[in-house]
Amino acid sequence: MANIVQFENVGLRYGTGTETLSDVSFTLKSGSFYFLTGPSGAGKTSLLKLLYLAQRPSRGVIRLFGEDAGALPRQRLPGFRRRIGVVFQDFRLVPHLSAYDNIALPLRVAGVQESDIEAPVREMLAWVGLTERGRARPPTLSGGEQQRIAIARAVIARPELLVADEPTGNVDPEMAERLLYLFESLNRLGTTVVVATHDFHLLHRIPNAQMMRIEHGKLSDPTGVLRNPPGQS
Ligand SMILES: Nc1ncnc2c1ncn2[C@@H]1O[C@H](COP(=O)(O)OP(=O)(O)OP(=O)(O)O)[C@@H](O)[C@H]1O
Repeated sequence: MANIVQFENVGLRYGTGTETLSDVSFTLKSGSFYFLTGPSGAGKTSLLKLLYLAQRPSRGVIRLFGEDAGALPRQRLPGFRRRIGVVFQDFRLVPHLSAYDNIALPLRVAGVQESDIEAPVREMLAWVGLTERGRARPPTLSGGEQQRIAIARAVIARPELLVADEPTGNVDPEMAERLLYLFESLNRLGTTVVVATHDFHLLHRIPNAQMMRIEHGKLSDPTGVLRNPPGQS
């Protein structure tokens, strides 16, 4: 399997403080499923931000889709970002657009014809159990509903890499399982998935998932060797 992501001795420092991430080295294989765990404040969101190119590292090299992300010309960044689906911890839905239009956004940005948009958006609404809420605007939806719309938006364009930050934090256990199943289905179609979660229950739900654990800004295994979650062979 090809490497889709490679971190080499990556460090991240916000401002002039101490490093939030230090000496982070690992490789993610294309088509695999990864969980990122670790205590609150360990640096999970920061690591994901580096992955989806919202943040540049202070040192080290990040290779994405086989290219040095730090050497990418600015004009190639939007095209690169379109290959990555992101579920943000705070959803980041567009408040004045309906749930339907939020989900349709990545297809419209990619230039998909309007006639080819309705069916996949309806399918995604059904997947996340919100068929009846397509016309609602985000501020009128519950936190869990907004999270499900955010997930539908992140996966609708079948990204090569899906990055999700605590994607089940606001939903009940039954919906968490359903959303995880959605990620798993996408992974079976070839998308590489990285899910940051505190929910140890979820770690056992994906056969062959691998786990990265981060503590105090460093990977627990600094060699970058990733392991299956406890309980999996
Ligand atoms: N933009 C920023 N500027 C300065 N410090 C930051 C910034 N973002 C995060 N930090 C700090 O970096 C550290 C790691 O934060 P991060 O959000 O990556 O942790 P996390 O593991 O995702 O935590 P949680 O599980 O609570 O979301 C924290 O000490 C945080 O205060």
